[in-house]
Amino acid sequence: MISVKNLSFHYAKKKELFHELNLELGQGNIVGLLGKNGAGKTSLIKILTGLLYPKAGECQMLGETPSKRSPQFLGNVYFLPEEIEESNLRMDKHVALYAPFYPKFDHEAFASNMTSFGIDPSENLKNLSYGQKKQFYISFGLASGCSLLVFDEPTNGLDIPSKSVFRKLVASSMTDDKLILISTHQVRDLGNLIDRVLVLNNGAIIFNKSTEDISNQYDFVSTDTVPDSTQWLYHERGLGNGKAIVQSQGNLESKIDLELLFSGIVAHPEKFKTTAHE
Ligand SMILES: Nc1ncnc2c1ncn2[C@@H]1O[C@H](COP(=O)(O)OP(=O)(O)OP(=O)(O)O)[C@@H](O)[C@H]1O
Repeated sequence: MISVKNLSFHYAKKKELFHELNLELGQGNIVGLLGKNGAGKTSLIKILTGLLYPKAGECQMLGETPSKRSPQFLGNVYFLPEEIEESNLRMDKHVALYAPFYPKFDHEAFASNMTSFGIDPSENLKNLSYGQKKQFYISFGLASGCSLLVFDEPTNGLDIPSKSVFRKLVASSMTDDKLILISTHQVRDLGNLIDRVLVLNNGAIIFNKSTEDISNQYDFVSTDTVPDSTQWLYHERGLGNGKAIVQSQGNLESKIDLELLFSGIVAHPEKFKTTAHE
């Protein structure tokens, strides 16, 4: 579904942001894209959705070149940016105007998503809070029927119950022919939702693993459970016991701690290297 080969990119008069970046992602996945501030997550998303052009390399999405922005490609890709444009339309009018660009738009799903968030489509977008606007655009995107959904920091501005609604709606709208890519710093909001973790760092994808492989390969433990520090791939001190990531021996059941994993990968990329077959 996404195939990026040797992608290089820089903004005008700026140093290179991506250098020969490679990325392959298949359909049927909900992927978390993680990276430090300024790592280039938004820029990468914009390249994938055809809003920025690569300087070198190849980028194919859904078998098309995003930068050509063909109507077929645009009707099959939904991008929710972190910063939402101002609009002076009622939400139902917005849907009447923009849904026709998405041939597989599902009006029933849209109405149901809006009900789940508890927002009334007859309201004008300009009268909504930032979080409510997000709820509307998430409802729209999940109903768009697009094969590729890209959400940049979707849970920013959502309250705690709405984050839970977001997770439920994403999980229930997922089908085998879709790819949902979520870029975020709010890794706790992704708990149990994503099935693949990508980490972008220093111009490259340094980690690309399914959550199944992560669970099989690593255990997330309290440092008193595994006190031998030579076994720790990464650890953080806490108020009481610290937390550590260790190579899985297959005898512990542990829940993935995404925050700890991300910190470990960025601190010691060599210890968490993704092998070619993953
Ligand atoms: N329009 C632009 N012109 C020039 N430089 C830009 C532009 N947009 C982003 N950059 C630079 O590119 C780099 C990557 O920015 P980007 O927004 O893609 O990162 P990010 O990972 O999404 O960051 P954050 O997590 O803070 O949102 C930053 O150094 C930023 O200053």
